[in-house]
Amino acid sequence: MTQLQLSDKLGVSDKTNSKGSYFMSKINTVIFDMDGTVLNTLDDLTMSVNYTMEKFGFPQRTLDEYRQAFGSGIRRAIELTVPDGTSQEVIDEMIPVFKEHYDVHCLDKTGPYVGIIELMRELKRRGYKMAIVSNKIDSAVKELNQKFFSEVIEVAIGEQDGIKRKPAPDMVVKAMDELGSSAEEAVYIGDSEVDFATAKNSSLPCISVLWGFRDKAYLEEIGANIFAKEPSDVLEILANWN
Ligand SMILES: O=C(O)COP(=O)(O)O
Repeated sequence: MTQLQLSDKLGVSDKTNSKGSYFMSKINTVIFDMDGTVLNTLDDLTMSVNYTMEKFGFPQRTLDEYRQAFGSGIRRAIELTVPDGTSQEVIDEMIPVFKEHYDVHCLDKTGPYVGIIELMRELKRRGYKMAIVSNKIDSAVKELNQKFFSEVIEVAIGEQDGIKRKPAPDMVVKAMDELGSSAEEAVYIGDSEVDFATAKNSSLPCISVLWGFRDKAYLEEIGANIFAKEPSDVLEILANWN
């Protein structure tokens, strides 16, 4: 779909409805989560964790089981996946095995969700600054950003030593610093409870997407209340606020 068709479909060009009282100033910055929000990474993650499980003699899991396990980074996903009683030492050994496999295979089946690139291009055209903040390994985040979003995303930050991962606000704060934005000007977009908590901890409103790794009933249970059913809904939500 072209940018023009996208704008037409949404009828967004002249939307100037007032935003809710929560928002004190114009939103000009969008911080995206990566897995389950801009990229469907589930097949490649499943393959690499299953490879690691097999190497350590543990049972493999299904894609749906991994869907629930991801959100807090690879260590947590492995902790949730290994048999009860597996020691932290064994998990320490599993992480580099996963990383080595995932580094080679993170692009096998991974790609942007339908409509994401169009959304980002339209946001850029409208002057929004954008970043990706993810709990996945920083090297993979940078590689995937470079591959899919380099024309539109200025800042991409993943899990790395010396900075607390989500739901701590630290990576979001770092991204906003790099973009030159303040919390009052930014919105966070993610698919999980970790993202919702991250937005809250960073004092940002959260748009929860419904195409990712969690379902709506669950997101409602944890308190999410602004939903995008498809990427183009984000434009409509932002237009209403601004
Ligand atoms: O790797 C994970 O567990 C989650 O990554 P995300 O923060 O991009 O959703």
